[in-house]
Amino acid sequence: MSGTGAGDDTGSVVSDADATVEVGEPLVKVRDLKKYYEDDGFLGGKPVKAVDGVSFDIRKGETLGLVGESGCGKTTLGRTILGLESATGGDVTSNGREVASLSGRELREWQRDAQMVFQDPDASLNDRMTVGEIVREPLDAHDWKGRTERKERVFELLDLVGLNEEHYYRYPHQFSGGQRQRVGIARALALEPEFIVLDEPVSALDVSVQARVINLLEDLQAELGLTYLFIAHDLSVVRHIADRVAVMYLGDIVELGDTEAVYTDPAHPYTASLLSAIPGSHTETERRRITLRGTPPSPRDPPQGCRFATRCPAKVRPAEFDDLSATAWERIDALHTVLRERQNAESGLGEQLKRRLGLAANASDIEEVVDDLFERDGGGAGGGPGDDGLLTDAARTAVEDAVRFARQGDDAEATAVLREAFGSVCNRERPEDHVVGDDGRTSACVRHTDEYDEPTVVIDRRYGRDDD
Ligand SMILES: Nc1ncnc2c1ncn2[C@@H]1O[C@H](COP(=O)(O)OP(=O)(O)OP(=O)(O)O)[C@@H](O)[C@H]1O
Repeated sequence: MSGTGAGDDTGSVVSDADATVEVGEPLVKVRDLKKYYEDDGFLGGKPVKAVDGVSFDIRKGETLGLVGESGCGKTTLGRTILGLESATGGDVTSNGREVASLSGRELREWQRDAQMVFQDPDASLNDRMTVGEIVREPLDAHDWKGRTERKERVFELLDLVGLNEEHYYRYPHQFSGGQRQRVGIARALALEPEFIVLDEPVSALDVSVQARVINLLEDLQAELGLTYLFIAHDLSVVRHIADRVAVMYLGDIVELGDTEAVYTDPAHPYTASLLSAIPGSHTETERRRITLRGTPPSPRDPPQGCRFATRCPAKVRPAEFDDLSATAWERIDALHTVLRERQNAESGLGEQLKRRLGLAANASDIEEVVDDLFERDGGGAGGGPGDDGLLTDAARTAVEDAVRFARQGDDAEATAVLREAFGSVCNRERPEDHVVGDDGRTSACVRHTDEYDEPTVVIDRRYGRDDD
């Protein structure tokens, strides 16, 4: 989440590592956190901006859900918070400790206090070690007490997660998926952490087993006072387990608030579209399914301004095109999407290589697209896009310019022309977090300012509601 509204202070680091955080107070503070993966490949491309300036608090004792489409940066955010990835910018503090600058004893303390449970128990458990050794490993690594006490502790942990002493000498492959995940949880709990990042902890499990592991996680939280960051793409699971939910899109957190409030009345256009895809959700919000056009942009080249602007169903239109009909906007938007998708495809490795070798990029079916969108053949004289009166003169000129570049195979310039002509505040300014509702919920959309209609008003106008 960028900008304001995420918490009380911006976390100048004081040394109060021993201070006790009360339940409900921020346990982990994330401020303007960035993680870029540099491209050291031979093509020397731009870095992947996996996490690009997020700020939020994780409160002691809560489960904060983190949702968003595949590749939006959830895992990277979780790993960077734990210090498993080095941050490119910003900071993470907990109990006054700044994670990035920890070393020696403090680093070991943080690694003890903050743990991770992974999605795929098969990949995260070493099949050549017994379950006992796996669960004991963090105790060994931290030189925790003596040999006998460690074994006792492992028995205790196995019991805690619903396994038993006999399992100590077995190997992971002798267990079911759910049991293996219990082993992963026992291992994460070994050093009595207070904070755990659960990265898709149940998505590799059968549905019937998922519920049992979720119950176990909830019981452990109540018993041990744990704080969870729960990463998942399954929105129903998150609704069940999370107190608050953060919605992530292309390296940014766009909305964060109490789970029920977000699920029943999403404030951000991306949240509204994400939730509208849950089967049965429309009966609750009365909102019809919102189909987003195109695929998410590449995190190597995120859109300027609002990350979501290129797919947003509530994007602000520039005032000079107020007189364009909804149909005309839809068509221009569709053309823009087609050109962007072509451009994305061309920035793939194969196409980059082809271009470097002097081979033509794929300049395929733009004529057909223009015909379909602007009914050139069935339209007026002259055969230009929008000659049927759909577009105003200014709009038609811009579309024609873009199409000309596209014909020459220059989709980047074509999309730049459309962005220049039809772009708005959404394409220029990265939106701040706005507090929406009384529960401190934040949503990063320019439409929450007085100047514009609220996103949901625009979406309902465009898509209708079930009671319409
Ligand atoms: N080690 C890495 N090197 C380069 N790029 C990476 C690396 N790890 C992740 N990425 C890229 O960073 C972006 C975010 O990835 P991440 O795995 O954090 O997303 P995610 O939301 O957790 O996705 P999923 O739900 O599929 O696990 C993706 O574009 C991914 O390809």
